[in-house]
Amino acid sequence: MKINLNDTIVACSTKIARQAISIIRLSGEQALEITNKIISKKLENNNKMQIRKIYDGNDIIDESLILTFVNGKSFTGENIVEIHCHGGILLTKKIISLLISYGARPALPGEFSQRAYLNGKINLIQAESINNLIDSKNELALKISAMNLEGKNNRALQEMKIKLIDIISKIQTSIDYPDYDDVEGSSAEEIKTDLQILKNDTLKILEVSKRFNILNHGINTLILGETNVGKSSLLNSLISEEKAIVTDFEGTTRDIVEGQLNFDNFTLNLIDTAGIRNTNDKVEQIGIEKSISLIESSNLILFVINKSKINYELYEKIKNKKHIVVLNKAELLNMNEIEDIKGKFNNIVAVSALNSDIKNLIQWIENEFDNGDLLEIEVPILSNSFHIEMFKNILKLLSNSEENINQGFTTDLINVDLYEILKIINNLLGIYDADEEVIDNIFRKYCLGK
Ligand SMILES: Nc1nc2c(c(=O)[nH]1)N(C=O)[C@@H](CNc1ccc(C(=O)N[C@@H](CCC(=O)O)C(=O)O)cc1)CN2
Ligand SMILES: Nc1nc2c(ncn2[C@@H]2O[C@H](COP(=O)(O)OP(=O)(O)OP(=O)(O)O)[C@@H](O)[C@H]2O)c(=O)[nH]1
Ligand SMILES: [Mg+2]
Repeated sequence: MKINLNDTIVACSTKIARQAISIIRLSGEQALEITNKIISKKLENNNKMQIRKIYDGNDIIDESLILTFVNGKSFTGENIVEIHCHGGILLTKKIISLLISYGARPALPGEFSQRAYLNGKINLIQAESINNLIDSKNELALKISAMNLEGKNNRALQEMKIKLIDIISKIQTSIDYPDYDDVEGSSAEEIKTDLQILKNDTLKILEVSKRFNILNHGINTLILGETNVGKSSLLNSLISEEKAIVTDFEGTTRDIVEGQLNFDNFTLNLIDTAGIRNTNDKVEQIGIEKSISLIESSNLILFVINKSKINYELYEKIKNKKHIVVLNKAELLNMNEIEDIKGKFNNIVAVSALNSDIKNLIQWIENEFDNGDLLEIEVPILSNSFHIEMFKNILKLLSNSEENINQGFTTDLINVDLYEILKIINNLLGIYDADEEVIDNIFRKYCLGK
């Protein structure tokens, strides 16, 4: 659907709920004029907070603080009016309806951010980091999103762009002045070296972005093992909550049970599953198949065993995925027994879910997913799958250029690909208009009022 960006839009930026204050936000040319219809004393044309009574016809319905942003000095770059009214479902809805009746249009989700992007106030990566800031589940995701919002990625992208333009212009000069055959750095070998640097940057961007996205969305952690080894007890112990049913019957858990555990630098999305055994129970069998099918999509597997329950056949299915073997019920074993079992696996910790003695496991997980280095990394970290696709495309174009040089093609052909890369980077920086429909899709998944 084509949206009209000349409309003045309105939405509630806070929840519409019983609460102390609601913030209703208008953005667009007519923001002040429309608001003036529901107050008696006109708003002054400045960037200050003003107090006004709100009217529905002749009836006063509230006294609100109204914040105005004029002359393009606002989040969206348009006139913005924020009405900070008393919270309350009916009152908030009533004020919004009045504003709509005077010509405002209900905003689409993310439309405020979309306008900020289209008016050059933020780039696509910053827009995305606003969304991430709101969705952050752990401290590290919050910090990285804030860094991106502040423009760290912008600088890194600008640097990449400078490197790229440098190569393009060297090639261009050697094309424009063919007799001048020693334009510095324009030999095929030198161009290849320069492209290699860009390729390494791109590979690094894709690698750290993948890591960031896992920590941002949560590490899908499958708790897998035979029946009765204590998988559900382990889930409960990890999330400090009696979420999954625990009994001493084999086959207690049938469907999956999920829990979430936030560390400072990452989040675990824990999935407790049906224990693996041969069974004639139809429901349990479906649960077991589900457990097995989840192996593929998990980022980490906690493979739970007991002294008498070590399923090597099942271990074969997971040993090439990131995993840790968790020897549970360790409080029942002596040192020698524990060491004996530990000798059978590379990655193994001994715990007692029953006694909530799981510190070995927690420590292993913390070491494995530290991620703190992401804060120091200089390259952009991308969180949007569309942006990641754009960079995969850059990688393809770079490899293509490299291949063309190897094949001995002339450098003007290579410049075609390099211009394509420049276009992609400019798009991310918000310099060229990206495809409108794509932009619409990006912003529609934001919160309403954002
Ligand atoms: N009440 C309220 N709180 C909010 C927002 C908002 O819109 N309203 N924000 C929004 O989501 C965030 C703050 N972001 C903002 C970004 C830029 C401008 C702004 O007015 N920029 C102008 C002036 C800059 C200046 O004077 O330094 C500009 O860029 O021209 C305002 C808010 C978070 N908190
Ligand atoms: N001694 C001891 N018993 C434990 C420990 N962890 C769990 N148990 C007991 O083992 C039994 C099975 O625990 P669950 O957590 O239900 O095991 P499960 O692997 O989820 O079993 P299924 O859902 O049937 O596959 C229960 O009686 C638990 O109290 C432990 O660390 N030590
Ligand atoms: Mg269970």
